[in-house]
Amino acid sequence: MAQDKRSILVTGGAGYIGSHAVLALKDAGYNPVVIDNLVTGFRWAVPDDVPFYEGNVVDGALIAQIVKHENIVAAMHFAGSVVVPESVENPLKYYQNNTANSREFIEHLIHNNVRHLIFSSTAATYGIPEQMPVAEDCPQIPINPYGMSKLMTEYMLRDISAAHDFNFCALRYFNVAGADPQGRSGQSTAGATHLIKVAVEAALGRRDSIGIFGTDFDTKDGSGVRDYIHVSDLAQAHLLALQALMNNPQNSYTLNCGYGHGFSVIEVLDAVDRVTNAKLNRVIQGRRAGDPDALVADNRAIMAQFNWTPQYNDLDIIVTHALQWERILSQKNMA
Ligand SMILES: NC(=O)c1ccc[n+]([C@@H]2O[C@H](COP(=O)([O-])OP(=O)(O)OC[C@H]3O[C@@H](n4cnc5c(N)ncnc54)[C@H](O)[C@@H]3O)[C@@H](O)[C@H]2O)c1
Ligand SMILES: O=c1ccn([C@@H]2O[C@H](COP(=O)(O)OP(=O)(O)O[C@H]3O[C@H](CO)[C@@H](O)[C@H](O)[C@H]3O)[C@@H](O)[C@H]2O)c(=O)[nH]1
Repeated sequence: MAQDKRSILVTGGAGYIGSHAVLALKDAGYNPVVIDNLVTGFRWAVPDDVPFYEGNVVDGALIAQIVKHENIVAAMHFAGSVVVPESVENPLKYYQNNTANSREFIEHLIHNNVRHLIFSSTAATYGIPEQMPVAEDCPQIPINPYGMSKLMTEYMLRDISAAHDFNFCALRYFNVAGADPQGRSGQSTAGATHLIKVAVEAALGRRDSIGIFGTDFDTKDGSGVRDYIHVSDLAQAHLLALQALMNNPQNSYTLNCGYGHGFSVIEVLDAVDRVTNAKLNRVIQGRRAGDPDALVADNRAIMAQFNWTPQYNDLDIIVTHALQWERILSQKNMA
């Protein structure tokens, strides 16, 4: 299987999701190669035997050197800026890093004859969907610059693939959570705002309490509902996308990545209590600006097209792995 030995460039491979993609690629016999400027990533998140290049995806000379030296045939583009409220305060940063820098990176790929790209898009491109679960052809009306910066890159990819010998898969992630089951990586960003990450920090006593941002949503218990997807299942979806792109060079894909069912904030906190056999200190707070009531993926397309079969579709498992990583991380931080 010569194909399994091909070298794949992973931008943002020192970050949360990218580092799990690197592990999945390695486990499947590919040769991942990482470029990351370490703005939010960690050098230690990349295994020692994976080639690592510190730099920005816009650096054309560096990309050319990597593609040639490492024999790159495809890329996974995780590098980006990811904090929604920050995108509202500083939209220029998001249109620069997620849109303009992606354009430059894609141009470097085209110039260096790299013909396949998997792009990290987001459910935030839908805004506040009228229909739930939300399917890929639902209107995309982002309500923040983060979502818009990603949607613009989806549009660019569509046009570029029509004009060049190049295909892409845009994966629209829903709420990514959990950590590598073997404890090799996890979410490590300090001051993270993601619910499950914050909740396990609180469970381990690193925060005094956990806020519930609103109990008056139009949901089963009034708290916000999201579709939480285990990061390792998401990494597997990237492997399937890679195979599809290489096997079908005429096809491009845009697919939701979620399990197709949602949990409320209260249900998530109940799961943390169950797993830790303790009680979180919950504080009911007001709504966070721009939070939709519910966001749940219609995932039939990825199931049908890639035969994606998630292994960790269980909230308690996601929480267990997040908690396991949080313990490992505190040892790393103390070392
Ligand atoms: N975490 C989520 O729930 C979620 C949901 C939807 C989409 N996404 C997307 O997935 C991707 C990965 O997100 P994450 O949660 O792993 O974030 P992260 O911050 O952990 O990872 C991003 C990585 O990219 C690197 N980076 C950023 N800009 C760069 C640049 N210009 N050149 C080189 N490296 C650069 C950072 O140092 C970091 O290692 C992002 O594009 C994000 O928008 C994440
Ligand atoms: O301390 C907290 C943190 C979050 N929430 C709530 O928990 C839910 C999930 O919030 P969060 O984990 O911050 O994720 P989202 O705001 O849903 O956004 C995530 O999921 C989107 C896709 O669905 C991605 O586009 C974003 O990048 C990613 O941050 C929401 O109802 C929040 O209001 C709380 O109640 N308390």
